[in-house]
Amino acid sequence: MNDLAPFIAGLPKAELHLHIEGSLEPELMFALARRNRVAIPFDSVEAVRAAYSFSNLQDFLNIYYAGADVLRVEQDFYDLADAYFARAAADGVVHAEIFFDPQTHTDRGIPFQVAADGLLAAMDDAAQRHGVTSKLILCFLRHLDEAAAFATLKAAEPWLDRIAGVGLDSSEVGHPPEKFARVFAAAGGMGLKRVAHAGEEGPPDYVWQALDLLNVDRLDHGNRSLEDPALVRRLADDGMTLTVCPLSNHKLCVVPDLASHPIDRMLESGLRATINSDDPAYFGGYVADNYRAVATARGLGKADLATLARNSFTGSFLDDAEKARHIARLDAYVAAH
Ligand SMILES: Nc1ncnc2[nH]cnc12
Ligand SMILES: [Zn+2]
Repeated sequence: MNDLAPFIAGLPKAELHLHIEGSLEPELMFALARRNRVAIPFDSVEAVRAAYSFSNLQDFLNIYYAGADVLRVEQDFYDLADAYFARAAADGVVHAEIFFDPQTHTDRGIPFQVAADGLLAAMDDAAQRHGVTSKLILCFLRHLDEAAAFATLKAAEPWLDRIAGVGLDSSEVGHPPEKFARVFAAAGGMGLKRVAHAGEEGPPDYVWQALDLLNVDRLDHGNRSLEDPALVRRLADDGMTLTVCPLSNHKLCVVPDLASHPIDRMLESGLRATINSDDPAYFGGYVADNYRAVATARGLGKADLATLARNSFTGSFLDDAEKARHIARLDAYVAAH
């Protein structure tokens, strides 16, 4: 399989499921802790990495929210995103649609503007420096209430021309999509795209709710949809894109091991699956690592890998002409390799 590594690295791809706070590498965490004089409960980069062993989503989220505390000023958010784009470009990413969690910052007294302006400046520079285009998606934390989500949507108003959509993340079980139906309707009315994490740990019913009550344009994870054949048919018939995150699924025990990852079953069922890294600094790999991991574990060949990359453009929020341009480049790459 090793011989697929260069093919994967050069394969043009979009990343559609990336939490920018989840790209905070321990080295940068330490540098920002020092720069901002923030205490962190670790005494070395190695100790941070050693703590990254999770039994479920909540285990991970506790560490992820604690890590984000080192992000204090605009430059920190710039440095975070700047590092992600450099790493993504090396993995053949030509377009990224990145999530950020404003409430993780505003609840610590960091204004919305600090996070948004820092990220947007890095996104602008990434287009110049690496030729990587990007869009920003604001996620509501689902463990918080509807009023807090509405307040976040209100805070975002001055930036709406630079925000592509809204998403829903954090602790899934016990926080069904229906809790956010009204805020998603409001976001849709403002012309924003809608995505939601569903079926990562939550039941197929949460995926139905994401489709029918949130009217999502794209589904994040969606693994547990496979338990419901009618839901699989609905997702396939709708041409719904699923942003699947294999290394995340393994680290958060959504699958027991990569050898049982359902990525190829998803493709065979007619689902428009894509490969993404979710929180690469915490899960041990960026997007190309995720492609390589499933290629090895599930025996995927070049045709499957190209389908996954093609799906990433089809499922993006780029306009049709941009999608067609990327897909033509991808097809030319595949024909030449
Ligand atoms: N995998 C994930 N699921 C839910 N919320 C998240 N926030 C960051 N990563 C997440
Ligand atoms: Zn996620």
